[in-house]
Amino acid sequence: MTARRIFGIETEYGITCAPPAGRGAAVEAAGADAADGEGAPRVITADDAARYLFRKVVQWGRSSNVFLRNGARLYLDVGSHPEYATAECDDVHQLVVNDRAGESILDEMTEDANELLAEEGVPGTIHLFKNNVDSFGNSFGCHENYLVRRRRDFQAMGDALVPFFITRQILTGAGHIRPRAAGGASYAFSQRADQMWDAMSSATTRSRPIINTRDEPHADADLYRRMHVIVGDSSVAETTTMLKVGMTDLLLAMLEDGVRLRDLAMAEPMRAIREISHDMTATVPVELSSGRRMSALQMQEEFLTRVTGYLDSTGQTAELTEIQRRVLELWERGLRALREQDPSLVETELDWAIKGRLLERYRARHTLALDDPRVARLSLAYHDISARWGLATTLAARGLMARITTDEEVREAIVTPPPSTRARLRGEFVAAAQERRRDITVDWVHLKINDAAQRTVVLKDPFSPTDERVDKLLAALQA
Ligand SMILES: Nc1ncnc2c1ncn2[C@@H]1O[C@H](COP(=O)(O)OP(=O)(O)OP(=O)(O)O)[C@@H](O)[C@H]1O
Ligand SMILES: [Mg+2]
Repeated sequence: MTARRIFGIETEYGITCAPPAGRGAAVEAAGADAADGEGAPRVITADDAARYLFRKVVQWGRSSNVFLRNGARLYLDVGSHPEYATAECDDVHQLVVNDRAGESILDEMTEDANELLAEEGVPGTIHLFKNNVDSFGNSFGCHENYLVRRRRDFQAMGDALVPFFITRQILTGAGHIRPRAAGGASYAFSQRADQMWDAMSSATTRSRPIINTRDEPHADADLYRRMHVIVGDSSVAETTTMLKVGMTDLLLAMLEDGVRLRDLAMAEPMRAIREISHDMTATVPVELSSGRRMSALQMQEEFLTRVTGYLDSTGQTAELTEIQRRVLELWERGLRALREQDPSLVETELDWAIKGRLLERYRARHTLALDDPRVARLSLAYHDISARWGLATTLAARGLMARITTDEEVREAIVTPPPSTRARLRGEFVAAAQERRRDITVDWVHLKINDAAQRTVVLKDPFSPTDERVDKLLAALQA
């Protein structure tokens, strides 16, 4: 096993209210082509839909920014994209389970909101999408958080990560139907690539960097930093999330050990990220700072070789966890699928391939162009989180989308925090406060009782699931 690490995933969801049945799901978000015709009933705006979605949350939490008893944060930011940030996990499998628990929570909220709409006679159905771009061209994100040990050369570590993140999309991209300027459309690896503008920056929205360098570790700042990665596509398939986080974790282990990858720096990163997304062969070379030219495929092969070489030479290979082995195996196989131009090697595991196959079959059956609105709707349905309308449940049931979690694990994670991290303390505190109807304030590091005494505990160690001070706080809450 490599050194223990804290992980968290934040997902912003797309939201829309589709007109009543018969007009196809989620037409608004599917694009102008499919938008309302004359005489169609008016549907509520995304802002209003988000308010319906959060009505119950605001009732019990008195805010649209709350922490849940499973340790996660649920909130509505500006721009009306509901966001779910998983609790701190210390294992990739656990993280995938917690990410899925977030989807289930939001799906249940959507069902409740749709009941409210029906009760109030508002026509339409709210849909939530785990994707990264809506029909108006707005982009929203899926951020990955990795705890790293603080080193003086954080910047150098970031520099080494940039070419990795720029090329990682050939494995972990969600697949994207991209309109072409000359008309028609082509299939690209990533939804997010066209929206990124900076390699590194401390602002997330204005300049949209690959890595956010704002120094906010949510932990002891003398020891740690939080690597806040903005660049990734939201993942639908559990195996894609697993690979996305797992490969990054292994590379970080190597970088934290002082290994550098200066020779792989790119001459023009922001140009490369787009070119690589648009090249489904993954073989078109991009220019490196050294003057050398390498394709995304070659670069990812190089990253994989260096990571496995590092694990071997430090004696860590034999100690890898089962999930880490799966990550390395899928990383290798994903690259082989590209090298041999044979997506069937990963067609149940990597989003771009699962979705690509789905769209191809549908187009062949109905003789449709890639830019046909019906294809856009199917593509969108891939990202619909609804167990009822979304395609993921059906695809998984038919063996067309792999899973690594069980329904039981996910159900458990809706109400229970990860047991091995700080999240456990937060979860217990929130649960106790809810049961006793006590007023508290919580964030990633603070637990506070809002009474005359204003007792507060600061949790600077995200690895620690136990704390005597919290035991006392819980006792005070229950007194
Ligand atoms: N010390 C830590 N190291 C790594 N990840 C952490 C740490 N503490 C918390 N996290 C994770 O980081 C994520 C923080 O989510 P949050 O949405 O609050 O992000 P933020 O970047 O602080 O704020 P915002 O989204 O409002 O800009 C969560 O998924 C959480 O589990
Ligand atoms: Mg966030």
